[in-house]
Amino acid sequence: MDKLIIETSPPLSGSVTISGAKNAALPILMASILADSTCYFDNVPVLRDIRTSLALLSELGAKAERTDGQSVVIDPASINNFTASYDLVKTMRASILVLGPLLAKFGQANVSLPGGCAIGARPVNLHLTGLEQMGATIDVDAGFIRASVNGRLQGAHIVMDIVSVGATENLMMAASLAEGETIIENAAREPEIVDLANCLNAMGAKVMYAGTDRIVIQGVESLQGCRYAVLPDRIETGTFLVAAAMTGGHVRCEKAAPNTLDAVLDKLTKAGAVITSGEDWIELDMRGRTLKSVNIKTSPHPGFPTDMQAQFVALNCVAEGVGVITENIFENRFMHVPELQRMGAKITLEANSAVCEGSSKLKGAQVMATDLRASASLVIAGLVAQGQTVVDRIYHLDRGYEHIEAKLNGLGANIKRVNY
Ligand SMILES: CC(=O)N[C@H]1[C@@H](OP(=O)(O)OP(=O)(O)OC[C@H]2O[C@@H](n3ccc(=O)[nH]c3=O)[C@H](O)[C@@H]2O)O[C@H](CO)[C@@H](O)[C@@H]1O
Ligand SMILES: C=C(OP(=O)(O)O)C(=O)O
Repeated sequence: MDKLIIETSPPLSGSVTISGAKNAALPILMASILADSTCYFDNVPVLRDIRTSLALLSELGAKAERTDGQSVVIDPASINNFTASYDLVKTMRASILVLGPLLAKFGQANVSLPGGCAIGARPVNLHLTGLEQMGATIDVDAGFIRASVNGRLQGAHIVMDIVSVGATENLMMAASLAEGETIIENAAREPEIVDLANCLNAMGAKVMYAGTDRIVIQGVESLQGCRYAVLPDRIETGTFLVAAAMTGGHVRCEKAAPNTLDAVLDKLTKAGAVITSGEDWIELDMRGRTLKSVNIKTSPHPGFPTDMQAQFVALNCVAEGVGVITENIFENRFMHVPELQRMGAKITLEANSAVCEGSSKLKGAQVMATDLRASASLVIAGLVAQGQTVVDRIYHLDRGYEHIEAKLNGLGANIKRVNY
């Protein structure tokens, strides 16, 4: 198992290239199941979750491989197995995203039920009821979702109880090959939803108004392969910007998508940073400025993203003043708090809020990564802690950050990966 050894960092400085978004790439890779011919995807980050997705598509019978660097090719023509096994699903919840495409294209799908995970129970009821409304028969039996449909799925008017990114994606993909029109009300509006819709449309789908809470999809009879480049990762971008702010540095993120980060940039500005941006870059300057605590409430896009919550808890620990961060999406997403406390952070948990006293002098310690973004918060806390921080169980981090230590070291940090 790998761990990261992090020394106290000077103010981060320089530029870093942002990778493609994990959360856009995952549904886009699964969308290839819907096509009749080969799909070519670019800007696909090199991550453990992407390797898992390629393994899953291969298990289904597709030819799925990374060609070079950031590109992936998937030929779905040979898909002949409709079962996503527990072994793969248990390592990546986004495996549930094969359900809609398999059902729409082949009329059947067996997907291992993703269990809960560190951040919450994360049920998939909305995925299932939406597909049932489109005519699918679904049984959940012995840990598997067994879904089938006689003929094609039928367009439906679906009103989602809760805003769900994954359910919106699954239903959007299924509806693309359904007969007739599907309307998804109370749809998620995340940039990754828009990216998936753009990719589906490049395959020949008719998805309209993605990015609003009412998506309309006119089903088509078939979809073709396409070439599509994945959106830049807004969470990776935000994580580097927070690290720059905490170290009092000056960092430029290249190949970023500033228009996907409004809520995060707003909080960084309130924290005292100077932000400038162009079409595909963002620069943060914190030199000589005082870092101030911010209050945050997570909510679906365009609100503040839950995937940036842990990083801002770390920021508030060392900023001036008291900051309250409220998590509204997942019921157990404060696993980083006890680890940050081990580093000396003064945080109190009150219901679903983390109250950070601020101005903590963090001290390096051995800490444990518990989930993806919790891991990121520990790494950036390690940059400003006095002495050495050792972050264990970083396989969580490798699920979602491409070469994080190399990228941070390129900005002046001193992080080593060791294997033991
Ligand atoms: C691969 C991917 O894109 N992951 C992102 C996606 O996860 P994911 O798509 O799993 O998250 P959802 O948007 O579905 O979850 C939002 C909330 O809805 C609940 N829910 C969801 C589905 C359902 O059928 N029933 C139900 O109750 C969840 O438990 C959660 O409380 O969006 C989350 C919220 O922005 C992000 O944190 C994840 O990084
Ligand atoms: C929670 C996340 O991912 P996943 O939905 O894949 O667990 C994340 O990206 O922060």
